[in-house]
Amino acid sequence: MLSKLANPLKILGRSHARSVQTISEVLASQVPQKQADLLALKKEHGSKVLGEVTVDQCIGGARGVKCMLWETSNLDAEEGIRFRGLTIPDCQQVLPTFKGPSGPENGEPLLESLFWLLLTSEVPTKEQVDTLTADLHKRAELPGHVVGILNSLPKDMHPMTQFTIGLNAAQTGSAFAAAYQAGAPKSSYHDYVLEDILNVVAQLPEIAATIYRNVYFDGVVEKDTSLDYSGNFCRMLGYNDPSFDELMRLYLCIHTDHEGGNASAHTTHLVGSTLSDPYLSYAAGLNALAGPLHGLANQEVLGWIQGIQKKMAAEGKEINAETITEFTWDTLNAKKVIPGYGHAVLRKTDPRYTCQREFALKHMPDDELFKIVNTIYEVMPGILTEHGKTKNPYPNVDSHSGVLLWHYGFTQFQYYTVLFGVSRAVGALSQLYWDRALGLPLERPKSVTPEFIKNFCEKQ
Ligand SMILES: CC(=O)SCCNC(=O)CCNC(=O)[C@H](O)C(C)(C)COP(=O)(O)OP(=O)(O)OC[C@H]1O[C@@H](n2cnc3c(N)ncnc32)[C@H](O)[C@@H]1OP(=O)(O)O
Ligand SMILES: O=C([O-])CC(=O)C(=O)O
Repeated sequence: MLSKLANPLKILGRSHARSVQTISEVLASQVPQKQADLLALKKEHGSKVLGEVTVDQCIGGARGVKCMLWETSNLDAEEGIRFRGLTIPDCQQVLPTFKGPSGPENGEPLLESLFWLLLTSEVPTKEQVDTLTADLHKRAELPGHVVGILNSLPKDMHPMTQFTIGLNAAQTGSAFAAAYQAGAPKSSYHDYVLEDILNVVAQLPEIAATIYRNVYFDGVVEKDTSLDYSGNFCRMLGYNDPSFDELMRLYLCIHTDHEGGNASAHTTHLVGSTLSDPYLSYAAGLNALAGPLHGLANQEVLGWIQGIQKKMAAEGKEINAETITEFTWDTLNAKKVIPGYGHAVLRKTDPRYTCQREFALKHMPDDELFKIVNTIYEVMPGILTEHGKTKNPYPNVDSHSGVLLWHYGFTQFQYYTVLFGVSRAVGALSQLYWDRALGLPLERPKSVTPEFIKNFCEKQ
């Protein structure tokens, strides 16, 4: 079914003279039913209670408080993430993979196939994924002023700061912001938002690659649009190795979404609820991702491992279980966190850690840094348990990602969170589409003062 637009303000979508349905067409056909389903859910269960909020939860960062609708993924404390009901191994089994001459037999899923799944809740065919790849390539061109701004930034500005500046600058192209100003009705918002979401996802690799090439190399970004999104991104970064392309496919897929409560997704959702457009909403999400307790932890992990290497080299010691234990206690006694360990929800090893470990076992079993990461994994849960503070002594995604990149010569670890940011757009913005399609309101929870809590509790 073709997208029926209530509003002639702008031409949306692209016309396709072929039988394969595009993502815009699939979504347009899903919206009426989903709107009806949500209305029915509210009508039938709107006044039921989902849980209570304790004072500890109110003061303690709202852990476990169920107060946000998020449909693209769900996180179980023991099992980890499911994308539209599919675990990471499920996705590796059913989602289309790269099929070019350099593609391996059992490759990693294409980022575009996960994007399709997250947006539509359907497993796409390879033909459908190909339409999305081609569409994203067509939308990827950056406005000239964005490149100019990126080129003018100081090389020592953190890559994440440059990334949010680049995305904010690209906001001049927002179809939603323009349509809103021109008086578009609420019933059409999601059509413009989808246009922006596809453009943002398409443009992020070029913003990211321009930063990488500017800061560490010659500023030249070369493309290969005969490849998929991830493969082309690798070429833009300056890497030309089919094995690295596979890593990037895996990396970009597993970092996309982690239900709604994580800081980057939640921020995108919150800012989007004010009807800020997808560029501004996701730029805000990127600022949240740039924090060391969230996405920046992958940079911190590499820094921490280098700290071990430096110390042991200076003391003439080997890096082994004993010296890692010693270094860990030094960190903990200095009242610092061990980056890459612990989680606000997970209580087991993150399956995103596990699949990266499997990738390493397959592609780089003898890598020195991988061996160190493995030894850390052997000793850390015991140490953190003995330390007695963290509720989850196991590794999260950030504990492993940098080591894989390093193996391929991608050693500029201050940049790693930018890669995470390219990926997280796909999850956070897929949900943003449904936020607007379902007409979700401004998010505005109630805050309370300490006096209120005291008086309220004393009266109980
Ligand atoms: C993509 C991602 O965002 S994944 C997470 C990436 N972040 C990191 O890896 C940073 C290290 N980890 C942490 O700081 C935490 O585990 C977080 C931020 C991820 C989760 O925080 P919380 O939900 O508050 O964890 P938790 O309830 O277990 O914290 C209890 C205590 O243990 C401490 N703790 C938690 N994890 C660790 C850790 N890795 N090392 C040392 N102490 C820790 C907390 O700082 C807290 O101490 P406090 O009582 O003095 O404030
Ligand atoms: O879920 C969280 O709070 C943090 C996380 O792992 C992510 O956002 O990927």
